[in-house]
Amino acid sequence: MVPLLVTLALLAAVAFLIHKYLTWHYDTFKKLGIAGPEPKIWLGNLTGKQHIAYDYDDIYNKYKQKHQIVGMFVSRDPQFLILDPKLAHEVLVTNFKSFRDNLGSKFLYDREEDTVAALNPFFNVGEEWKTKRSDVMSGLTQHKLTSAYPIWKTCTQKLGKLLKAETIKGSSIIETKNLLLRYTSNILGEFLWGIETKTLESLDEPNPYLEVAQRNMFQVFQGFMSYFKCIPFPWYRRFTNYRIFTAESDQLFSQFTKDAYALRERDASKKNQADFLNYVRQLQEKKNLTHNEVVGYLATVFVDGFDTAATVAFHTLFYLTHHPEYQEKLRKEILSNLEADGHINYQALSLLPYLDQCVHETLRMISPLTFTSRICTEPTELVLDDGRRIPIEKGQVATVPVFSYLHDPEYFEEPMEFKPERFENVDISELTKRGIFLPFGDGPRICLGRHLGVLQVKTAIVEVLKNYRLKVCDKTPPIAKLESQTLIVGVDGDLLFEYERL
Ligand code: HEM
Repeated sequence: MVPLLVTLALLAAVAFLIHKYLTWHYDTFKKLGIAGPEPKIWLGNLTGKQHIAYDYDDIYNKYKQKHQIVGMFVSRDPQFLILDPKLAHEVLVTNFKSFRDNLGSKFLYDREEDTVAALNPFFNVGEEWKTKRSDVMSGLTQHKLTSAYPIWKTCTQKLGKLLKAETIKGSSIIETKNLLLRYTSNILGEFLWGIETKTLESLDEPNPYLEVAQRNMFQVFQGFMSYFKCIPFPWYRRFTNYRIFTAESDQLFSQFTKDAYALRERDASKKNQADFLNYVRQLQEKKNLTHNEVVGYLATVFVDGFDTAATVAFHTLFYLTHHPEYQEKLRKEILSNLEADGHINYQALSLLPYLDQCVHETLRMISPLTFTSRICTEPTELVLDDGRRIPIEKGQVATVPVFSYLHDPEYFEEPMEFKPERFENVDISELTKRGIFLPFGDGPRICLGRHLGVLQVKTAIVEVLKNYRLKVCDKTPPIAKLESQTLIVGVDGDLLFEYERL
């Protein structure tokens, strides 16, 4: 009897300690007098049943009328959820010095092991972040992209040729996610490693380069999920699929880079080519970078620019397929700006107003990064409209629910409707300053690859629409609530449209 009682007492003590540990922070916001939903043990305020963007959105919609900020829990970790975009602007921009670090830096579990991912600015903090960001960003300025534009022209020609072959009978049903992922990986192969990836030679042939890229994206998602799943016991990550890049990807990126360097050495005609490869070669000389650093910078642009840009491009085409009137209007704009060589030059492309509106509207609809979280790096306060001062301590996290602002009818009328016209004559930088339009983030940590991303998106749309009318077919998914089992909320499954040659 006695041993049984001792065992039961021990079990009760362990259960009590675990409960105490899991709920340790649960009074954080009560002490501050900040409202927020009751957390559940283990999950906190996430449900685990829907995309995290919708979990944030449910809290946002429940509290935003009466509160500018609420307290919530991601598992046992407290977060300030910023409901007022004005305060979001403060966190991301005006008070950046107090919120310099990105929660994303914690998604990387082992820097010593995940050495290539560790060079991506997204996973870095402090001075390391500053240096890496500046190193990568300087190779992606609009000036640099203008010089590298011939690469885009060549790749869009290949895209055009592939579409022509696919629509030999005048029209064809094409899975557009596959098409666009092939396009962005083709450009990046050329721009980063000077290689012809052959991803645009066929739509059906398995392509080893594309497979590496897709496996890699899957792994990045696994690495991120491992962070969220193991918040209660971070040491447990070691037993999960925690890496951001696999060892195999690291090795492949390294090999691509070695091969690219060797090729550049041999090919005198490309020594001065305007591309990212020559940019990092020069940077390496100037700053004495290691081989791994060069690989890390190239992989940063590849991994961050492959899926994001393709996703925005195929969703834009998806919405335009469902809205033939907008599609016709955009085609008219495109056709009237084509030059003699069948392309639109870089400057003109950046300025096409309706194309801009369509891309902005897609960014609003799907918002590839649905939220952004900052770690407080020096104690500060957020001052509310009623004069209350909310103290934020070093290490605490503030989350900006980007997706919720973009779908709030108070800021964007009929938010579930795709309406490019809503951006007509609208100053985007003004919306960003108000904190309501943040598809690329804002402030010193704003997406450093946005010019490259937008260029990929726009060139793809122009190449498709100048020669093809996209039509809904019986396999085209309807416009419905966006759900997807990845980081990005979007349309799940295949995107099949009919491409009718003009
Ligand atoms: C249309 C495509 C893209 C979208 C919608 C997008 C969106 C974003 C967003 C929302 C952020 C987070 C900002 C924050 O933390 O608040 C971000 C960061 C970042 N993006 Fe992009 N991105 C795109 C394309 C690219 C491309 C092509 C690159 C290639 C280099 C890139 C590289 C990065 C990097 C390195 C960061 C981290 C910046 C830092 O923490 O300093 N992105 N992006």
